[in-house]
Amino acid sequence: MVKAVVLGAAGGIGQPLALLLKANPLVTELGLFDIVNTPGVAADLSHISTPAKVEGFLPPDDGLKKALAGADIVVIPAGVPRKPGMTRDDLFKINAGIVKDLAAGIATTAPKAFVLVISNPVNSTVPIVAEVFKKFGVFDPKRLFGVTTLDVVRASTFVAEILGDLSLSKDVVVPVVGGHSGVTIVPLLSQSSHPLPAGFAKDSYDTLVNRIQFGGDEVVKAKSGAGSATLSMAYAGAEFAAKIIRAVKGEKGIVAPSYVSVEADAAGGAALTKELGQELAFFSSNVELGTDGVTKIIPLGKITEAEQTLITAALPELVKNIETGVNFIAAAYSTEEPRL
Ligand SMILES: NC(=O)c1ccc[n+]([C@@H]2O[C@H](COP(=O)([O-])OP(=O)(O)OC[C@H]3O[C@@H](n4cnc5c(N)ncnc54)[C@H](O)[C@@H]3O)[C@@H](O)[C@H]2O)c1
Ligand SMILES: O=C(O)C[C@H](O)C(=O)O
Repeated sequence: MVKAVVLGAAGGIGQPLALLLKANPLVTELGLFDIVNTPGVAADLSHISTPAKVEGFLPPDDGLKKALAGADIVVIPAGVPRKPGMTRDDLFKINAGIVKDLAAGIATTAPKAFVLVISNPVNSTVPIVAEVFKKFGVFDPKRLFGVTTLDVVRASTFVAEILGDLSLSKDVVVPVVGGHSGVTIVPLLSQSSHPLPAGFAKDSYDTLVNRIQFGGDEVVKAKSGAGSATLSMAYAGAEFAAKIIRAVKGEKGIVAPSYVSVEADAAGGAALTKELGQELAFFSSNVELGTDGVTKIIPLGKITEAEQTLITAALPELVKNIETGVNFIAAAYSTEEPRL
């Protein structure tokens, strides 16, 4: 039995993500929470002939608690998306508070659930969830994940395009490490399962890296004010959630990049810190998944000089983003008691 819950389930990501989770035969219960429209979304999905029992909840009458009761996996795409000209950090003002309150709900109702954070800026919202969980005394670093899968999905697609065969994209695996915004997104193309063509020019490499780092902007621009990536994100979120569920069910050897606490695996985290040459509380790296969440943080391994340059550029930005999230919770709880 697996209960999955989507917080922000009526949104641009939430609805297709809920659809894909409903289509996953391993999900037996699906809880949908949003501040609007979840009864309709739930009624609609509930007619689909797959095992999951679907229920929609709104804030009145303890809706958040009811949605979260018994949750095994909670995915959070709640919050505002970008408009052209905005950075992900511009979303912090609104989304930090939303994520803080939802995290308090999870901490008090489903503290053992695996939590997958999609709401931007991920580099800061994941530390927010961690800090809230610490305040409630329930933080388990093995169970908290920033979803960076869309960067991995994009890298696979763009490399397959360059190789001239999109049918390869489902097999192309490119580790994307660091974080989830601009320069903090670092594709390790030298470790791609499908190498770039021999003699791939330096300027073409730079263009590819830039497209992976700023793929989100491409969609924001094309949607011209109507939001950011939703369908590709729902696909990526469902893929990552499916990996967690398979690992929880006992499948061995599942590896995926995710933005996790370096405390999730002391030895792997220490090895990663040594490679980075700097202490960072969170970093996206390949992680191995097991029944209790992260079993191993897999260090970067051999990278090229160009990739090292990208990592060096990412670090100061990551430090700042993590601090922003941590400081937000310290300030919030200096004037209020942690409570749901
Ligand atoms: N991690 C990633 O790779 C990635 C990719 C795409 C988008 N995002 C982020 O995901 C978030 C959602 O994007 P979207 O396009 O779905 O936005 P959206 O506006 O379409 O949907 C957001 C939903 O959240 C709901 N919501 C707002 N406050 C809430 C609360 N307190 N509790 C529950 N639900 C609440 C809204 O009612 C809405 O239905 C944005 O922050 C966006 O930047 C992340
Ligand atoms: O770009 C955005 O704001 C949304 C998301 O983070 C993305 O990468 O598409």
